[in-house]
Amino acid sequence: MVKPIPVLEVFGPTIQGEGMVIGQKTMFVRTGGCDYRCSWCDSAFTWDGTGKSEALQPEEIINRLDALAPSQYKHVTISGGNPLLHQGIAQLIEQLNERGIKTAVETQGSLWQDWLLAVDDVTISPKPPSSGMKTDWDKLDYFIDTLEPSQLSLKVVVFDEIDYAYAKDVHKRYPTTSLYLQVGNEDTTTGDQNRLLTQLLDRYEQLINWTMEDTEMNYVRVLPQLHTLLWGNKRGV
Ligand SMILES: C[S@@+](CC[C@H](N)C(=O)[O-])C[C@H]1O[C@@H](n2cnc3c(N)ncnc32)[C@H](O)[C@@H]1O
Ligand SMILES: Nc1nc2[nH]cc(C(=O)O)c2c(=O)[nH]1
Ligand code: SF4
Ligand SMILES: [Mg+2]
Repeated sequence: MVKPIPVLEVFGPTIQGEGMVIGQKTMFVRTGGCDYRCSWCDSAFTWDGTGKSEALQPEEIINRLDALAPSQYKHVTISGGNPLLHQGIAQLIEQLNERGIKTAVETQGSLWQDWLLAVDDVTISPKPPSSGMKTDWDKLDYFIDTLEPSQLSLKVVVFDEIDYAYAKDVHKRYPTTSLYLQVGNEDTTTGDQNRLLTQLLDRYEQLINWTMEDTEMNYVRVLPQLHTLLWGNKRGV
């Protein structure tokens, strides 16, 4: 028995809607708790007390994945909250690896655990000024120095020009690490999918325009949250 992992949701199969493996067919495990409090967090239910977590062993999580998608998955994404709060994820990664299932983790790069070394796709998403959070650059340096370049990418969510300037600082500091710019979703509660879609596509075009004109951003990728374009603010997709 390992220290149980607080789990908010297990869902899929769906497509990875963001970043380095966008479009990948994957399952999601969303853990509870976060050491950050981003003003615009689209998953605040993982840390603001509105979502109830279940304390699960790695085997129980795998049983849930198998029940949801028997023989239908080869890739599992662990997100949160910040999954790096939980030591027990080491065994979950190990057991998935033993079954030949690839793994991905989404984190902000504020807390380290050695189990990250065994994860195939690590997305580190340092937080821009609009989030209200402060980046610990020394911690981030450690992530970039310790992980293999092939298993790692940076993803910066951009809401405004100040965030864009922050993304440029990130690129200057880590010029050889893959960088993804991601459109920020300003309305994480609306059910008006058409209005949200129009707003997000406008923002996407704006972010593309800023990047295309910029001589210091010549090796970056600009992406929307594909799942939000498709399904709006719906949970579990
Ligand atoms: C909910 S977070 C969980 C993982 C980890 N705590 C992190 O922030 O990287 C997953 C991803 O969603 C992004 N995200 C959260 N709220 C968002 C929003 N309103 N618009 C766009 N991306 C958002 C985060 O920046 C992160 O890249
Ligand atoms: N389809 C889909 N792709 C995602 N990529 C990152 C997500 C997350 O919330 O971490 C997410 C999510 O919740 N759904
Ligand atoms: S770090 Fe991630 S989960 Fe935590 S508050 Fe920020 S966006 Fe939400
Ligand atoms: Mg999300």
